[in-house]
Amino acid sequence: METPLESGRSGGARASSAGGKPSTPVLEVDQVSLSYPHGSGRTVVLGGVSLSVGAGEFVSLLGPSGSGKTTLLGLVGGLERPDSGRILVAGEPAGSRPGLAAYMPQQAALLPWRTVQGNVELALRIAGRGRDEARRLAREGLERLGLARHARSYPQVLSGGMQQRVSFLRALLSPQPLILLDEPFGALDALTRQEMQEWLLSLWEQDRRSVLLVTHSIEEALLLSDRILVLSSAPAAIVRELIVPFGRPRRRQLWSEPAFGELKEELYRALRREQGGGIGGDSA
Ligand SMILES: Nc1ncnc2c1ncn2[C@@H]1O[C@H](COP(=O)(O)OP(=O)(O)OP(=O)(O)O)[C@@H](O)[C@H]1O
Repeated sequence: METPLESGRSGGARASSAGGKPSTPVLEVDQVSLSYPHGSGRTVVLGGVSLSVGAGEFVSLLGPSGSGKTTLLGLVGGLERPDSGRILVAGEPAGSRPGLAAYMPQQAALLPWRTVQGNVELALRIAGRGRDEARRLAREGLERLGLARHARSYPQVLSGGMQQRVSFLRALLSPQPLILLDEPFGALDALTRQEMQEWLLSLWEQDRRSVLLVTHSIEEALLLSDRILVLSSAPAAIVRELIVPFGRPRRRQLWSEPAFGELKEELYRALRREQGGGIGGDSA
């Protein structure tokens, strides 16, 4: 237990890093609102969301289904513009130029006609690396991730977990200061999901990047994050912030500690409140 637990309503944008120390935010979301046309009117999905992610900080977003988590990630990725408010990625407005943030979706979107190595290389080439450098970085990355023997395979012959590793490697090798992960393990079976969480944890702890993770799993958020933000049901706002008090490096054994169980219960209750009592159990 290295840092104090901080919880409660948190409205304004703030910058904090692992352990709660202030740092330059890599992501600043300030009072962002978004609505969609609905019938003759509009439905407000995001109702003034403010959050920040510091340099090298791992932040998770939990929220009821349909609360706008993916929508928020899309705004940060510049896929859409908010009705009002401001989003800055490394000081630049989101969407002002392509590729400000790296994005890893729930299903690995690998090109089926390129080998694993070719998929990673292409991402590096698009990010502006030269051919030889891209080849070298892809090869080194695949080796580091234990995927070297699959370098010449095509994605469709890999398991879902392997494909997600390649997808994450692409995000990790990209030069963007911020990585957006949208339920990256949501489609995997429980065991593979646990393996992937441990794998991501050890990799991220070696190579700390700023991450904003959307997940439905309270345990996943607690295991991986420096900070957890809970979104309310629509119109979404941040209703809870939890600074995760566990030191690093972390191991899965954390799950069996009483403090882990207590925080899990606390987050579960917060989510239930937002869900109106109807949320199911945690999946992994
Ligand atoms: N293009 C769109 N047009 C209209 N409504 C949309 C559009 N995109 C999202 N929505 C609505 O916005 C709300 C938030 O959707 P979003 O997918 O962001 O939620 P979420 O929190 O990621 O959900 P889940 O946890 O189930 O993945 C939903 O009610 C959805 O129907």
